[in-house]
Amino acid sequence: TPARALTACAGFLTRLFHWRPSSRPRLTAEESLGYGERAALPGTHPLAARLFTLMEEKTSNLCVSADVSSADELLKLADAVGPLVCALKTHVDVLCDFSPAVSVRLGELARKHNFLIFEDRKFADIGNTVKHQYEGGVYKISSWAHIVNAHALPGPGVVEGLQVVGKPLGRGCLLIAQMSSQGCLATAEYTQAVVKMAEDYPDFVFGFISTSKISSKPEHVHMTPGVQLQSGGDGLGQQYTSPVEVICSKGSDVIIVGRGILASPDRLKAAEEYRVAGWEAYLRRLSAPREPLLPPSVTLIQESAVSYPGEQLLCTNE
Ligand SMILES: O=C(O)c1cc(=O)[nH]c(=O)n1[C@@H]1O[C@H](COP(=O)(O)O)[C@@H](O)[C@H]1O
Repeated sequence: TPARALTACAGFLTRLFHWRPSSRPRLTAEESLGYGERAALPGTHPLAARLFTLMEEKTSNLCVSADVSSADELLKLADAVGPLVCALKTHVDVLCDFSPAVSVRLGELARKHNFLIFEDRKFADIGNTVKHQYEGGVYKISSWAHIVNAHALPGPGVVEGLQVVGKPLGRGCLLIAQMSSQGCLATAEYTQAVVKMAEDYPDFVFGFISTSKISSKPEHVHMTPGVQLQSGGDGLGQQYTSPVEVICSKGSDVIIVGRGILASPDRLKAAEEYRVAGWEAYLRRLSAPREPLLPPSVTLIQESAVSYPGEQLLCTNE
């Protein structure tokens, strides 16, 4: 009746008048998906699906950055922190005694403890050169590293060169879209161009190295370095952010922690602290309220098939 319509209208106007944006961050439908749900999306790269799945199984979004200089130390660290991490990141060219046996043993430990190996090679050359750097040389990175990263600066050729080698092996690549270091030259425009490049190569690029969530696709993995429980830096440009900030506020998926763990007198205890901090931050993010962020909106619904003109009711979504 006109009276009911008027009442509904008045109620709507009152709610609209009192509506204020919530101070709590709200999640979009995509953002409220858990790692396990994102693993199951049809567009998720198989390696990203494997990563999301093992993160859920191990309740860990921690990647330890194993920046050590001897093979023995690397392997001992991998065996110790392996059960706590979703990925172990290496800088293989920092090892003073690399041999092919080291990569074989690292692969065994990755299978034993169910983590992925991420070689932080930061490829940044023309396609033909990165192809050889990835497959050949002393390190033969493509034979043992599940994940590598690359700068997008050279243009799509860098991905195409790496993809020739990595795709048939089921490997995946993260594009470096933002860096944690002070004065990083990546502008917002550059970062968006990197996201576009990732979208153009979904069979090989499955995510980003970034300081925040930059892609709206839940299929993409965001991994963030420069993480410590204490804020600050290292005097050489590194800038640290806390796990809560990275996972909750910035919306990233994986925390990459090096010296926060390596410099601790008890590395295992420190790794467990970071695993718990990262996972609790993730659970906290998931418990954030969902959209709508918009003020109460008006939808017209027909109450009955045969209606009085003007009997459509005003409904609100809050
Ligand atoms: O690609 C990376 O992993 C990376 C990108 C970046 O922007 N900043 C950054 O620190 N890293 C790497 O992440 C690790 C950080 O180490 P800590 O500063 O000791 O935690 C190092 O291995 C860096 O090479």
